[in-house]
Amino acid sequence: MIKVVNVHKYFKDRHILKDINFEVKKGETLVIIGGSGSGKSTLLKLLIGLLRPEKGKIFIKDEEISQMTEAQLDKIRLKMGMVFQYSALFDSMSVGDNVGFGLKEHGKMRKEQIRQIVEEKLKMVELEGFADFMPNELSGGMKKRVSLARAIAFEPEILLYDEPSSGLDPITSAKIDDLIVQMQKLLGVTSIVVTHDMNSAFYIADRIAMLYNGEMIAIGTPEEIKKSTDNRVLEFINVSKERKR
Ligand SMILES: Nc1ncnc2c1ncn2[C@@H]1O[C@H](COP(=O)(O)OP(=O)(O)OP(=O)(O)O)[C@@H](O)[C@H]1O
Repeated sequence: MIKVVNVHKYFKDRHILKDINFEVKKGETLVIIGGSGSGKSTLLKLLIGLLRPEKGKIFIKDEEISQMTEAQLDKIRLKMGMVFQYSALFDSMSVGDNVGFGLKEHGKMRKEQIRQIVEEKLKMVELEGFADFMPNELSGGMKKRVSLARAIAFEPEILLYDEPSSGLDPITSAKIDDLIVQMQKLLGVTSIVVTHDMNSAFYIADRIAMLYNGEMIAIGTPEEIKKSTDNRVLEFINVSKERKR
């Protein structure tokens, strides 16, 4: 479903991503971990075509996207939903209008049809009846769920999450984790999740990949990652799990 081959990304003369290679199979959830500045968000941006690699190829459903025009990318993006780190809702629009925004922009749907889809997606994230609320009337966790409802409005085959649990308390972030797993089960989506939260990573991942200074230094199942012999991986997962003093 997603294939990244020998990808390099530079910002000016800074080499940010170095020879990245991985594949994500249909229906799989890959979690990307790594320290601040290791290149996780940059990698997500490459996958939705917001950035282009200087070298290498990125395939989304067998189509190579790194050389595509904006119009071609727009078509591919319809197959992808993105949940942004800070929810990225439009504050001046109601929850319902936020969720239905893409449908209104892209689709040739009638108002009533959009309203139905919006309600259905809000129900999936347990926010039934919240369509008329404004974003500033919601908690951080609710905003994340609205963002997820918007991301699934087009029934994408791929979902990308940028730190879905950042800024949330442990109980709310566990709820978001359950929703991520549910999306995989109910919709069969292929997901890539960037997170700092190791509890969440081990819970939702089929496989975990670790970035370190722009290199992918490990990729494997949670069990394989736990058994890694690379100190950089062990240190990261242990430090992230519990801090000792
Ligand atoms: N548009 C940009 N222009 C120049 N440098 C950038 C740009 N975006 C990111 N960088 C740099 O690329 C590196 C990787 O950034 P990125 O945001 O991908 O890291 P990250 O792993 O997502 O970090 P965090 O966990 O803190 O969000 C950083 O050194 C950052 O300063």
